Amino acid sequence: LQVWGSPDSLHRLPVHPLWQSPLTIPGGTRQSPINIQWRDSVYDPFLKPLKISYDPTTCLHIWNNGYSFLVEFDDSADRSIIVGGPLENQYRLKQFHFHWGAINEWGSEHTVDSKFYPAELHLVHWNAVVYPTFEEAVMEGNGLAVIGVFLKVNSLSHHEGLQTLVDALPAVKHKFDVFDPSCLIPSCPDYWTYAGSLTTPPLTESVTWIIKKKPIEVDENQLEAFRMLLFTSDGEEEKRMVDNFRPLQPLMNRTVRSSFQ
Ligand SMILES: NS(=O)(=O)c1ccc(S(=O)(=O)NCc2cccs2)s1
Ligand SMILES: [Zn+2]
Repeated sequence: LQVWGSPDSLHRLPVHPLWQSPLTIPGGTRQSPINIQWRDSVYDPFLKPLKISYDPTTCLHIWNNGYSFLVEFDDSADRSIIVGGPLENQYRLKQFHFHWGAINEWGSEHTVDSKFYPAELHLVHWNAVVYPTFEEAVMEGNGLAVIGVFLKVNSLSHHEGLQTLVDALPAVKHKFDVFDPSCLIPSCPDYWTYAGSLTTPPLTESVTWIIKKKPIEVDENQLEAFRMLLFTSDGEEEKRMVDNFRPLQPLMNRTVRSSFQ
């Protein structure tokens, strides 16, 4: 396992129970997450800007699924979609969720030049143009598109949009009225993109990853609220929901492209 961080935090990265079993896809050639080596990424001038149009009223509810908390959207029509970027079709927003660490030294799934961020947001979309259901899209190479956004802690920057989610966490089984997740995506258009996989079971190699170069900034209390969630259900011995990120996977025969020079 990588050892990273300032000398006083030379802990070994936790291997979370979720990942202790050899959770690799036999013969997997495009697994996620990966380390993005900035200088090895290749600028592709043909990459288009990513166009994001979300309808906040498609927001359904927030819930704890045992490895993260996720906010689900009504994906029965093309109301919250992304198009452009590296994508051939438009993709429908299905849900978003986060991965985070027990401390700010780690928590993201992807790393940039071997640097972890304290957390990473994933907005999961599926190709409803080509596939009839999300479950079928999950099994196909061009079935999913996930936007990854890094979270950085800056005690002076309280993130208004994130606070709406944080306020709902204590209840977690929480009905939302409206929430527009584009408020969680940095306005800077720059991104990296590569062909990868889901980072939790079924780990299918069906994801076009779009990783935003700029992180969003949140404050410590907001991240602490994530760490108050539990992996365990009522009545079980409490296990804090932290370190729910998959170990880095080999790049193998892949190139990471950048939309910026
Ligand atoms: N961390 S990540 O963004 O790579 C994701 C992991 C799992 C995701 S899912 O929403 O597609 N659920 C998986 C499935 C549900 C039903 C059939 S497969 S997204
Ligand atoms: Zn994820």
